[in-house]
Amino acid sequence: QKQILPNGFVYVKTVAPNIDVELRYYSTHNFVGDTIIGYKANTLIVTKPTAEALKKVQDELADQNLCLRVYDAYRPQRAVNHFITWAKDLDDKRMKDEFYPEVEKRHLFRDGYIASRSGHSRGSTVDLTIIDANTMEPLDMGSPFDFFGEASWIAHQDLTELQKKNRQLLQSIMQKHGFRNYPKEWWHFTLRGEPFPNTFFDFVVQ
Ligand SMILES: C[C@@H](N)C(=O)N[C@H](C)C(=O)O
Ligand SMILES: [Zn+2]
Repeated sequence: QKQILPNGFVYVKTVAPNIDVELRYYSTHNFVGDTIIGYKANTLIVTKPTAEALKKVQDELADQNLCLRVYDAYRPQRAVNHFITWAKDLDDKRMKDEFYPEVEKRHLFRDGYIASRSGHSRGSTVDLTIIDANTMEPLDMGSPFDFFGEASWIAHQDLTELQKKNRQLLQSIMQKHGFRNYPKEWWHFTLRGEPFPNTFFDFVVQ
């Protein structure tokens, strides 16, 4: 059941229907290992200018037979609260090997890999990568989405030439269309001049 969104928010499907959506926090394939509270559908919601900027990125990638895959966008505060509760249970390390093998669980917030007040809740931040439009396989970025560690830092140098080229493509096309990156996560971008810079929303994703 779709809801009426707060003013200024849109379903990305209505603006850029070809963007591939794989909301990891709606699935169990994420660093918690469970569906996250507040995600009730694989539905992408962002602010209107963010959707319009994403459409421009998508259109430019489509010309190269490439496509955006979005892993997370608007994130309700209750989902962030779920992350905070999960982080307090230091015995639950189910997903450590895949998502944070080199970082202590108790340091994930301190080290900036997860935020207790996240830009995602303001509706203009996205986690995404580029996929091949034919095979639907993600380009090799040198580390997977939500791999918390130095291999995901933008400045990380221990990468193949192809991985560097793929990261550069993602960084440059996102910057070109108005997004700024986050130095510790190659997949995380926030729209410059976002419309709700001080509001952390809490409606569910459905
Ligand atoms: C958890 C990860 N996908 C992410 O978005 N991290 C940043 C720091 C955030 O939580 O805002
Ligand atoms: Zn993010």
